[in-house]
Amino acid sequence: MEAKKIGIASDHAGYEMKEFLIGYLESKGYEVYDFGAPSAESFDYPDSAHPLACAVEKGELPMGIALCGSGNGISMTLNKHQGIRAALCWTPELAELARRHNDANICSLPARFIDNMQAAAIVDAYLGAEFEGGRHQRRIDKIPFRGTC
Ligand SMILES: O=C(CO)[C@H](O)[C@H](O)[C@H](O)COP(=O)(O)O
Repeated sequence: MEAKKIGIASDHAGYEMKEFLIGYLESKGYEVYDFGAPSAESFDYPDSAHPLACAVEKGELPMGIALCGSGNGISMTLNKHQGIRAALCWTPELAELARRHNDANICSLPARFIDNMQAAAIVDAYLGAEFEGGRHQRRIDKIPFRGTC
């Protein structure tokens, strides 16, 4: 069976957790594409977030995991891409809802506020859930802003 693909990106604050999650995901049979950071040295989250977002937008990867200290900076960057729905998740329940209701194609984690075991549980919940469609699809279709303010 072909390996399931997933992308992962972080800044320096998320680097150690990213490395842990790469091993965790590989142990579960995922082929993991690492967009950086390359080390725990200071690294700006847009430099890994944009390449991950482009890979997901282009359909090269079905989904991704993103980490920075709070999860906010990398989420903001990812969500500048029209095809990205990045959800900041700090509990498994939020991660499950991000898939079921928001069809989130990237799960963002606040690396300085959770530990590795929590991160693994959040990722498991995210990957294990399915989008429900229906009324949620209608709302997602309205997210891109096409009007004038
Ligand atoms: O962008 C962020 C805030 O939304 C991230 O938490 C960063 O990881 C954080 O700002 C990095 O801070 P540092 O003082 O440069 O380590």
